This record gives sequence, C-alpha cells and structure tokens, in this order.
Amino acid sequence: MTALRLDGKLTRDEIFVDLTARVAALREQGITPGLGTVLVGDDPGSAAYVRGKHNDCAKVGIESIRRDLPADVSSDELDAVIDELNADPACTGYIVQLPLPKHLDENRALERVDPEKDADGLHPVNLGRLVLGATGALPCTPRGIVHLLRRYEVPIDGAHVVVIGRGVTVGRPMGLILTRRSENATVTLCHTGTRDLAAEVSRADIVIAAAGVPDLITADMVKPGAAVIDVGVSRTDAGLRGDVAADVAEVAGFLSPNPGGVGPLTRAFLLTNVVERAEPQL
Ligand SMILES: Nc1nc(=O)c2c([nH]1)NC[C@@H]1CN(c3ccc(C(=O)N[C@@H](CCC(=O)O)C(=O)O)cc3)C=[N+]21
Repeated sequence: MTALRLDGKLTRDEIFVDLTARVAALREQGITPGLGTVLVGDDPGSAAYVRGKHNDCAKVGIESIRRDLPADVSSDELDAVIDELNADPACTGYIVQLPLPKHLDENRALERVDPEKDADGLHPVNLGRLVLGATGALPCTPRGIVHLLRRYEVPIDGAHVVVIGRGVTVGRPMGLILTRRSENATVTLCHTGTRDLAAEVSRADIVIAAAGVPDLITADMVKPGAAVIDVGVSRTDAGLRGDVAADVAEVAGFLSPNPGGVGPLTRAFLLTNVVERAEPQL
C-alpha cells in the first residue's frame, strides 16, 4: 500500500483563492487588513518563516507590517513595540515570532498582544475561549490540520486520534480542538512521559506527530490505513527532518509529509485569522 499524500500546498492555494476574494470585499468597504510580524534576532530559520508570511500577504492583498528587532532587545523595548502595534489601526492582526531569545519571556510577550489582534490564537484569552467553547482566534497549525483532514475526507468524528507533543502551538490546542463536539474525536495526548508510545500509536486512526524528534514514528508502530500527519521539524546534518520515518508511507492510508504538508496551512490560517478579525467591521 502506498499512502495518499495530503497536499498542503494545493490546499493552501485553494484557501488563498477564497481569501483573495474576501480581502477584495473588505477593501471595497474601505477596510484594509494588515498583518504585523515581530521578529527578534537573526535566526535564519525564523527569518525565512517571517519572509514566507509576508510573501503570502502579498498574494492575497493583505498589507505587511514588519518589526525586526536586534537579538539583545530589552524586555521593555519589546513591550513598547507590542504596545505600538496594539495601537496601530493599520495592523489588524499580528504575531510575535517564536522562539524568542532566552532573556525574553515568551508568555509575557504573548499576553501583551491585544487578544483581538492575536493572529496566532495563542493569547491566554483566546486559548481560554477555546476551552470555554467561545469564539476567538484559533491556533493556526491545529486549525490547518483539521482543514487538511476534512479536505481529504479522513473521518474525524468518532476517530481515535493520537497526538504526540504537548507544546502550546500544536499538541495542546490540537487536543482541545479535536475533542469539541464539531470534531468529536477521542484524543490521546502523548509526550515524553508516555510509557509505551508504540502501543498508543498502534491504536490510532489518526496520528499527529508534533514532537520535533526525527523519525520518531516508524512503520511498525502505525495501524495499516491510518492517517499520519507529520508536524515536527528538526534541523539535522541531513537537512530538515520530520517526526515521521519514510517507510510509514507504505503502511499509512493517508500521509501529510513535511515539508509540503501542514506548514503552508499554518501560514494560510494565520492570514485567515487576520481576515476574520477584520470582517466583523463589514
Ligand atoms: N508566533 C509564531 N507563530 C508561528 O506560526 C510559528 C512561530 N511563531 N515560530 C515557528 C513556527 C514554525 N512555523 C512554520 C510555518 C510555516 C512553515 C512552512 O510553510 N514550511 C514549508 C517549507 C518552507 C517553505 O516552503 O517556505 C512546508 O512545510 O512545506 C514551517 C513552519 C510557524 N511557526
């Protein structure tokens, strides 16, 4: 068997067609959506991700606002930039690119963002809204994963999903989203304290690997026909590696590769969050 590839770039392009029309409608009403990014330091990976987000903005007609700060920026100076974007009407949504250098407190930065401008869906108010079942910006990567599964008609309702990783950007909110009534999945959230990862994964209809450990998920662990979503990225000497070993494609029914899977959708839902924050003004 060879798994059906869940194509993140194709799906991203479909979303961009829809977003382009919605941005045009906003502009006709005199509303100009603008995405801001706050990038601290000169990590080449982070710089490339931020560049990708602004390239995407240009494709759909969203204005770009960039704040690039030196690696040794003080906590007070970062606060001042966040306050400035909160006050800037041209910036309708923005993100503080993670990770931040060690001397800065990520939770403090995420909390300082105006929750109504939180394009990442990672502000404590928006994560709290997710827990409460209220509406707010949703975290981009988990939202992209649900969209990709639905796009390829992978059954979610009643499925047993094993998520590997409890990070704030993927694993933790993924569990919250998949257990809503609208998704209705049963979720096992695995992490470094899980005793028998192989046993957990072998029971999954859907495996979402967001651990950041190269080749963590191997073919012998996966139930034949399962959907496997590779979210992890590690920089190794052999280049960028996902969490899912190549041989999984021979066992899985569906496979979202990395790169080319959820990464482009993370960016697409970042822009979707910006457009959605602007639309209530219509
Ligand atoms: N505040 C914040 N929000 C984030 O959303 C955020 C972050 N910080 N820090 C880093 C991670 C990582 N991340 C990626 C987004 C897109 C690709 C992506 O598009 N990757 C392409 C390959 C690279 C490319 O083609 O440009 C792919 O998977 O096919 C990857 C990684 C967002 N992150």
